[in-house]
Amino acid sequence: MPQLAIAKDFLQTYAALDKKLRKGVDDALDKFADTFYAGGHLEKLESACDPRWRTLRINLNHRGIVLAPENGDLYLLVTVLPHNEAYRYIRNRRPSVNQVLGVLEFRDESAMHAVSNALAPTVGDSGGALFAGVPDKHFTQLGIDEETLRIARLLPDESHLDSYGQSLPKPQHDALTALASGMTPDEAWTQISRDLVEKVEPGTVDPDDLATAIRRSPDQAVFVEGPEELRELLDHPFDVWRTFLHPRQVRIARKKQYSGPVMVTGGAGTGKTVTALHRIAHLTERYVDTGTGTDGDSDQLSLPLEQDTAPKAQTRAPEKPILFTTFTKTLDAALQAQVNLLVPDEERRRLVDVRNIDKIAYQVVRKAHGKPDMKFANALAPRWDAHAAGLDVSGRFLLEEWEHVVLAQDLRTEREYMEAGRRGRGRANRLGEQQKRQVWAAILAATQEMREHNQWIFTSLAAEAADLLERTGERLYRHIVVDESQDLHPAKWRLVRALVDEGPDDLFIAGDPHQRIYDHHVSMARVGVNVRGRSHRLTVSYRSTQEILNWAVGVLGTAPVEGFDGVRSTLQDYGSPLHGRRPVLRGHGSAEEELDELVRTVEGWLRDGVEPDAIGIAARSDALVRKARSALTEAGIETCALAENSGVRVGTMHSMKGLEFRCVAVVSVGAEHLPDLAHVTDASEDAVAHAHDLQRERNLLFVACTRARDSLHVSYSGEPSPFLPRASHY
Ligand SMILES: Nc1ncnc2c1ncn2[C@@H]1O[C@H](COP(=O)(O)OP(=O)(O)OP(=O)(O)O)[C@@H](O)[C@H]1O
Repeated sequence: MPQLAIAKDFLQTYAALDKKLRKGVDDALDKFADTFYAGGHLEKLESACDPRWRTLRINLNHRGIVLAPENGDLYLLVTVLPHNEAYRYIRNRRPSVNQVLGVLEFRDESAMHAVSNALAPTVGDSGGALFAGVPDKHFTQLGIDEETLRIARLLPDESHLDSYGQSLPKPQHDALTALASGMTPDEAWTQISRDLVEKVEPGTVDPDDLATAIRRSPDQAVFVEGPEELRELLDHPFDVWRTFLHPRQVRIARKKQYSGPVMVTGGAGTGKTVTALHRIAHLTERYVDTGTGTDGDSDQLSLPLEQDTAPKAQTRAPEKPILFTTFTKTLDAALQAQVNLLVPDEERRRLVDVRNIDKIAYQVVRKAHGKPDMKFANALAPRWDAHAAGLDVSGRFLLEEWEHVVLAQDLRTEREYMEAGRRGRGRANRLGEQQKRQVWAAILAATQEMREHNQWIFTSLAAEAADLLERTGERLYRHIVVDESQDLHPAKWRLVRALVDEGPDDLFIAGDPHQRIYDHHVSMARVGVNVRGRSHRLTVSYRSTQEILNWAVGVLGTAPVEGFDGVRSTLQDYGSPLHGRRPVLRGHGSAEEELDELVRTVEGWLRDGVEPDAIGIAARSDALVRKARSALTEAGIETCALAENSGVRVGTMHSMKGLEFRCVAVVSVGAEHLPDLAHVTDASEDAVAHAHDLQRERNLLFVACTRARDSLHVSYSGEPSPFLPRASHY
């Protein structure tokens, strides 16, 4: 029975077509679907360089390109092109199966021919020097075929190899790049084979078996179950992440079972959230009745926190739901929307509960103690001042000591408190023994008072919820997937741990220490989460261009970054296949001039057709956000908060976390505002805390800048922030 597959390029070219043309493609595909098994409506051309190429007539001017092996067992929709380009494409482009990796590859034969012709005359001078002395067998071992080898032998240097990247089959170009960088053949093999979704036995690759090659190339082409699934994909052509994953993402997300918690790290935009979403989809598949009968275990799924809305699943449902959680409530809606897109099947979707961790804590505590009275630190400080009276510290100091030492380390006794470490707690490190005892007593008294009034901050709420669950042994979820984990306070980690039984597939955690914007360094071991042997790192950014990444990584500085569990985290290999304009950095004489420039920049983006809600503006503080917003509003540009989409979206750098925009302007990045010294411990008080705080401010700027897909504009007035590279003034 023939199979239908779709190439990533097809979906991307389809997304770029205008509405009328898309409709033409839809009609042509419908007709094709009617005669799918007979391969009707496809045209075979003599001029094609491979006998398997076919074209599909869309209209007078456009053709779909289809790969259809002679035995009729597969149709791969490759791309859509204007008539002439389509014919040029199939005249020059040859599909093949990489002989050692077994993955799908395409080569541009005419471009390769041109490269050979251009290089051949230079051989004999310095030509051919790049791989001089490398025996042919090393190339063969790495899947480099004769045609590519002929070119490799002509290459004078690495820059020539780089510039021919588009012409050579990609897996072979990767292998040559690895060899050219000085790797031994074994090292190069480790590099190019590390992402294979399927291990290939040497000598077993069938060069004609495109179907198997597609299975091994999930980032390039995937099978669709039939016309309905194809329709589903075409309805969301911009969401390529739903279908095409990097092989490493596939391996992580679709692994049958993990024996315990698993951690996925990676720089901004490397697809951690996408991988987490696919893990969720994968987990739900386990419990769905595929129509072949259930195993009789059809407990109804009930969300334990909202009994009244318990959905009625007709599946082999887990006895408890799957939780997808983060620390920010603003992300709930976006994550739920992504789950809805990825898991269109309602029965499977009902197994998933998207809920931020504070909300869960609230519901657990409410069940035990009645409606919690939530307080922010600002509101509590005056009451805590009373407890600090006579202690030579402020109420705010006590509150911070409570949150960042007592709750963070789960300290229960005076003795534990006296012995606790206080890294980064500045002044607290210098408290004398007697003073510490007094501080402990004051914290106890203040927290006792808060308990009596059922008053909580979100951190103490999480700690209480974790305690309650530990005490009863009740576990509310079957599996938990955590995103943006780098900013979870240890008390919230303890809550996560207490929500699910330890065991296979209990926790799937995604995070990036380079985006840590709150001061929560967590010892995973102390919160009972052991990911040893189960951590993975993603390195390909699918969001920002390489130009934006290069710039943004620069603002992080050079200080080593502490990863989870104190292990140093690195951005090695972090990069993007996307290229575009370099970020713009502008300095101005005054804040007014800067805002005028912001207005002009945003007007330019809008004129270029960028949707208003695909533009994000960020600043360090609420006050600066208000200024930027009113400048835009005065200029007649509709604006809204980051969580909305009724105009250009404006917010603080903190709230940019997890979001994504086509164009981003980060404003007021002057020395006056960044670092925000109100949030930086004085170096004379605690040098370590000072360095941490500065790094956190750098991370904030990094987070804001890496929200940009295509364009990034950074500006300041007066002196530039010390985190910025040198600016071009005007
Ligand atoms: N395999 C893929 N193919 C194409 N696009 C992808 C792929 N994986 C992720 N993306 C896209 O890349 C962008 C970033 O993905 P995602 O939000 O998952 O990254 P992240 O690592 O969680 O980022 P951050 O840490 O900055 O929040 C999104 O637009 C997503 O749709």
